[in-house]
Amino acid sequence: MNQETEQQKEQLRVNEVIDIIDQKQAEIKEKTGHLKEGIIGLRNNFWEDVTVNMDEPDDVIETQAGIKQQAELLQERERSHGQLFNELKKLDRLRRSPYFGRIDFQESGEPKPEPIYIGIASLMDQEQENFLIYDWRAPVSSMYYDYTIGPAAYHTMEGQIEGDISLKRQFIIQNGEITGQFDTSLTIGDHILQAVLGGKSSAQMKNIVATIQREQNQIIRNQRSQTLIVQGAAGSGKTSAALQRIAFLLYANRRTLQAENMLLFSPNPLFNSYVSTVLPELGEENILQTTYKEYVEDRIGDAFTVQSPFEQLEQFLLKGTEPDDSVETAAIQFKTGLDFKKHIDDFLASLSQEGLVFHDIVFRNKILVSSKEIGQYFYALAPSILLPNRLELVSEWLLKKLKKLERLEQNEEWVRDEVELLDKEDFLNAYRASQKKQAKKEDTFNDADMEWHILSQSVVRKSFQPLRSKMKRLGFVDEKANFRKIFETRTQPASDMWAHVCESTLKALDQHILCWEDATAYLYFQDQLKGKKSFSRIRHVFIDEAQDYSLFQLAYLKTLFPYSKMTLLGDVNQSIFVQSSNESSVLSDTPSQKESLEKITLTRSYRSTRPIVEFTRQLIEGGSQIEPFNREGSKPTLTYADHTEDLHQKLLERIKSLLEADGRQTIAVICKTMQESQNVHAWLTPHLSAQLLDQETYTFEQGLVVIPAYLAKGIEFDAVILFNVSEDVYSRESERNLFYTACTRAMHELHLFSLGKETRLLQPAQPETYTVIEK
Ligand SMILES: Nc1ncnc2c1ncn2[C@@H]1O[C@H](COP(=O)(O)OP(=O)(O)OP(=O)(O)O)[C@@H](O)[C@H]1O
Repeated sequence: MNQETEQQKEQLRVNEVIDIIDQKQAEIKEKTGHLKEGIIGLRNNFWEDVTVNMDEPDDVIETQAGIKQQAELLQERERSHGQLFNELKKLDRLRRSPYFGRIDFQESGEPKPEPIYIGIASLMDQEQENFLIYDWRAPVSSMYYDYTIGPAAYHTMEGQIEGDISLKRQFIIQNGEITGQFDTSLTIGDHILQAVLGGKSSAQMKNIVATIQREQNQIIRNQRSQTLIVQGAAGSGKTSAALQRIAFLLYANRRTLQAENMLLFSPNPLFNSYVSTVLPELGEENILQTTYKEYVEDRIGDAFTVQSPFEQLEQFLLKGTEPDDSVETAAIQFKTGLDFKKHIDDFLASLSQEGLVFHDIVFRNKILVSSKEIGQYFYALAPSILLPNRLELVSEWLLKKLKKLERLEQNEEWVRDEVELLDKEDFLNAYRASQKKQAKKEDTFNDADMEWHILSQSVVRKSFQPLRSKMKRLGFVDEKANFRKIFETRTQPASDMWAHVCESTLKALDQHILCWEDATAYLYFQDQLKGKKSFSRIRHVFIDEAQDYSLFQLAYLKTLFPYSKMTLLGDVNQSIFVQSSNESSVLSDTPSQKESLEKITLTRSYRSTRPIVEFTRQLIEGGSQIEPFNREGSKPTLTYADHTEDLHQKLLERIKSLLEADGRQTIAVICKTMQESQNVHAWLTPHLSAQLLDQETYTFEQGLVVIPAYLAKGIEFDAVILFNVSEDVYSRESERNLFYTACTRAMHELHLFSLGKETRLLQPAQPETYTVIEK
């Protein structure tokens, strides 16, 4: 049969499926209409349908039961309405594009092949007997991504099913019309992927459900590993695979796993909004998202001013010296490594014996319980009891003590004064309470004494309240002083670097500043000391840009999510923070056999055109392993400028021509630092409208943006311009990853500008891989 008639046949099937979708939608609309009326009726008549009688205790119980029953009925209807509403939305999505793939699979032992159509959700026929569309996450659909024509297999709960694929077809269906249809012998043919990757970018990430590649499918469907580590080249689809994986896990474990049980750590708030439309497009709710910085700031509250990681990086980038050599860098690397964690563990162990610092418990300038007394009580407890448990016992002891002290306090002068200042209503309440007590013969005071007693008791109680809650929060432990002590013991480990660590950390702490590299140590220390509830509801944690987390941070996150599986995605070549420049990373380590840990490496890059990947991969060690996807485009350019005015002029010309060129929807001028970005933005503004993106930016629009390289992580643009890649700006080897990260943000075009001689980081690039634009 020729291609045309085959497509007509497929179009007929699409039409039939759409008819069924229409029927299903009509039925649901009718049902939701009735349900809605029912819900409105139930809400309006809620109180009429319940008999309210509060006369006798039995009546109260009956009334409560009636209200509960009515509320449950309403809730049940509302839930059903919500489900039907979601079903309608799903059908809407399917109606536009019912499916994107088909395989004809003949199971071993079956007489003939069966066509399996794959889309973003399942659809049954009217009799609810046969699948018209299989959800892309269904076990059978995995073959679409994993196999070409020939023998194939998939896993089910009952075991492996084997057979043969005789046809593999891809569709592009828009508004119910097949606009493209390709039979393919490749895993997922290049046609559609070419079309998708050649498209324009937007300020939101797209889902890749129709073109998931085999190696990405392994990440998406992995259910065995406790920890899954993905090391992938820039643009290899790590983030895309992570989001598809979330959708997959929600589907495969729909009875036990909800969106609220999953948490994504992303690099910055901008990234959060960039990926926020992918899951809803796939019919799933967004999972919880945060950044590590946000978590740290939330926890530290106003105890300290926490330096942000971006500020730390900015300061380093603005410095002229090579940070790798400095004591300061060595100190940061030490503090973010596992040796420092061990140092803290040892210190905690010593605190179990002696040295823990407590606050005095002070009330109205009077020491109620001295820190010394607390220390004596604490160290009299059995050392075998864990520190947090011992502190809980101290808290109980202190609360009891406070209770006694509260009673004594009632006779103080200040209480008498305060009672006199109370208003009428307080007296009335106290009188009523005293009557009740008298009635129950709880006390033998006369009315007036009783009233006075009740009032002074309540005044003291209220004044003691903050103390009581402080005791419950273990606020009698002097958190800061204890943390400070780590840096007061200068002998261990003995080195210049450690002396520097002690001096600089104590200086910052005294100014109530917590440097970024100290923040994790501080939280870890407090959690180990005082005990911290872990996030037991979270079952799966995703960490994107994992190369930017220190080993200490990752170890700390493990303690926070002990019941979670973890997926870490990153690229060692894009690690940009000082802490990670010298350290071995989880991404580069070989997994140990002990843990249920698996590592997947992605080397194919999809974001950029072939010429851009061929250029950028030379910039990093081991880059030759990165395979470009076969998509043509123009070579990157390097334009020289003689002086600032010349640079501005040439840049402006380039931006204008990009803006005029058809289809370039997002253009980024990437600078090295925030300071440079601000300058460029200020200079550009009179000429063109551009958005300056900083660490607080939550969204960006299509058009022209100016952004420092470290905030462009994870994001991509149609065209990227590197403002000034001169030797003066990128002069250090340690900036290679940052430079590489900036260049790899480009999808279709990459333009570098250099004021004078270009950076040494460009030396490995072969001249034929880019076009030089002189003068
Ligand atoms: N299988 C695929 N089908 C279609 N597009 C894909 C596929 N895989 C990746 N892409 C596209 O490639 C681009 C890069 O993907 P993504 O951002 O997920 O990569 P990444 O590995 O996280 O990159 P980086 O580390 O540089 O941030 C995106 O535009 C994404 O849509």
